[in-house]
Amino acid sequence: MAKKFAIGIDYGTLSGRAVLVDLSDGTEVTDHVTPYAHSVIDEFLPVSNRKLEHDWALEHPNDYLDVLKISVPAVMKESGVNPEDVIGLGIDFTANTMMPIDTNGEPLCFDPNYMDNPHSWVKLWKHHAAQSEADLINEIATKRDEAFLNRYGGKISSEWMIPKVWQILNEAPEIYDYTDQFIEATDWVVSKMTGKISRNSCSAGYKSIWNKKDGYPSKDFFKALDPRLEDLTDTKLRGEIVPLGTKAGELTADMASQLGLRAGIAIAVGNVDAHAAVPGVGVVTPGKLVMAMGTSICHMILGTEEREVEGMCGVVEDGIIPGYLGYEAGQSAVGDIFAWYIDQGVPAYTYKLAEIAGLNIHEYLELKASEYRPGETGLLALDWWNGNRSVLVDTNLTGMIVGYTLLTKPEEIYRTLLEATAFGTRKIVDAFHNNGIPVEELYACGGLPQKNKLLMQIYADVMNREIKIAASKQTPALGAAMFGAVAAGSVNGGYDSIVDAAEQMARVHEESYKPIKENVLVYEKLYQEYSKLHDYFGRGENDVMKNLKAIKETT
Ligand SMILES: Nc1ncnc2c1ncn2[C@@H]1O[C@H](COP(=O)(O)OP(=O)(O)O)[C@@H](O)[C@H]1O
Ligand SMILES: O=C(CO)[C@@H](O)[C@@H](O)COP(=O)(O)O
Repeated sequence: MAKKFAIGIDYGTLSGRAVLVDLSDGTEVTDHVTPYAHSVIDEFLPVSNRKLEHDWALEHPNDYLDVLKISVPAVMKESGVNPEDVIGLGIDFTANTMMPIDTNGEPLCFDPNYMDNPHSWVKLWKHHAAQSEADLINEIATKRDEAFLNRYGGKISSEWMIPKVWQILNEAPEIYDYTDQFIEATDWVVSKMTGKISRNSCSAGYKSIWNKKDGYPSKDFFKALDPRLEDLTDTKLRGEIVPLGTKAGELTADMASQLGLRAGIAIAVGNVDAHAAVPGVGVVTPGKLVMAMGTSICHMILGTEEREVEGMCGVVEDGIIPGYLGYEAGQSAVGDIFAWYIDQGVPAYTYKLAEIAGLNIHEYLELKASEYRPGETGLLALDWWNGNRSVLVDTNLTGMIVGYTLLTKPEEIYRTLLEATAFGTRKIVDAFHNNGIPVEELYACGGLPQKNKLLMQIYADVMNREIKIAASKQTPALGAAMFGAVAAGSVNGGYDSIVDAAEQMARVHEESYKPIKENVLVYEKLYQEYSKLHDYFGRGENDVMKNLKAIKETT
């Protein structure tokens, strides 16, 4: 029998990547990246140049369709694989990345009547302008002693569906009224391929407060938030919620001709990027924490019992691998902090030196920063450039570096920022490990582990644990392809479960990062200092960050 293939598409913050995967062993035959033409829309609306307010982050739905129309034909062409042998397709997406759609399933921002209103656009995961709604949700849920709060580490994040929907209702009731459904971008793109809407349990569980046993929070709760929201889950969030690996439908003839694939192939229900990476790295059992490291970091681990862990993003039954409770925590900015520094903070002379050395600026700073021993910079930072997602769950916290002198060098600052993100991850690892979710092994995937060896060594030293690195450079896309193969099923040359698919298709590198004893000792001391600063600025003893933000917003 001819080899069979599946396509996985990973929708990141700035681009979408399609990967064509050989289902016999997980070989990534070809891949192709399509950058989003409109990137992240955080200053002006593309159609009208209307200025956006602080903390907004939008995207353009057409950019997602372009990924299908450009990257899928590209991987097919480059590989020379016969479309007859591609049996399934799965996608994963940033989340909660959501949009309002009309009765035809079209985003409201495509409608000339609404496109000038920022609320008609896709709200990206890092849209943080619904913080006041999130604060109220938390206050009301706490007062009512809502059981669901425990499953979300005690707090609902402003990055999620319900605060974003409520913000739309508060600020643009006409958009809310006209919206037929609010939908995750991952489910919308799948609906464009199959012609019908399927909501996936992973996004619903982690981002829309949905639970396999209890469903959504009660109507009473929504009424207590705002009487206009009472029927939200039966109306604008309506529809069956189906588990990962389910076949959402079949590729329509129209889309098949645009994508260069066979009509009728299985399309898996949507997934979240970080969660797809877990089987992609071969993790299908508890004890192994997977870090999807890129713009942000998502930390995922499986468990057999429901535990409450401070600040976790959520625990969802079957949310990652069927049969287990999937736990998620995260840091809202990691690569984004390094990007900020090289864009805004690195002096011209350092760029010149990098050019002379024939290195890009990250490579040059990594090389120079590697010359320092842990602690030698005398600097320490709090990694809150985009707020704190775990364990404090507070987007109003901001970044900080302490210890500057007149001798501080750019590479020292770079190293300090790498270290700060490692300390942020340590907080999360400790929170799981000390609350009944043992973290025995660490696995890393995403763009960063392949890009920065110093970063990975620092993480191994700070965590005092070995870190295994995914062999795939496109782990979420590989995981998405696995789910595509599961949607197709073994009768069509795919797999009957994600565990079977992961066993055959996932790999890690033989080399790993192991902690270096003398580094571990120094980092332990630095971590104690980090923890003091973390609690002082993050737990209410000194609210200077929030006060500065409040002053800024009123001036
Ligand atoms: N050599 C490097 N060292 C550290 N960070 C890097 C390096 N090169 C790029 N980055 C950061 O990696 C991030 C992109 O990560 P990637 O995994 O490719 O994308 P995404 O998170 O969107 O899926 C950017 O924030 C960028 O600043
Ligand atoms: O929040 C989640 C997943 O729960 C991510 O989609 C979000 O952090 C964005 O991830 P990336 O850093 O773009 O890979």
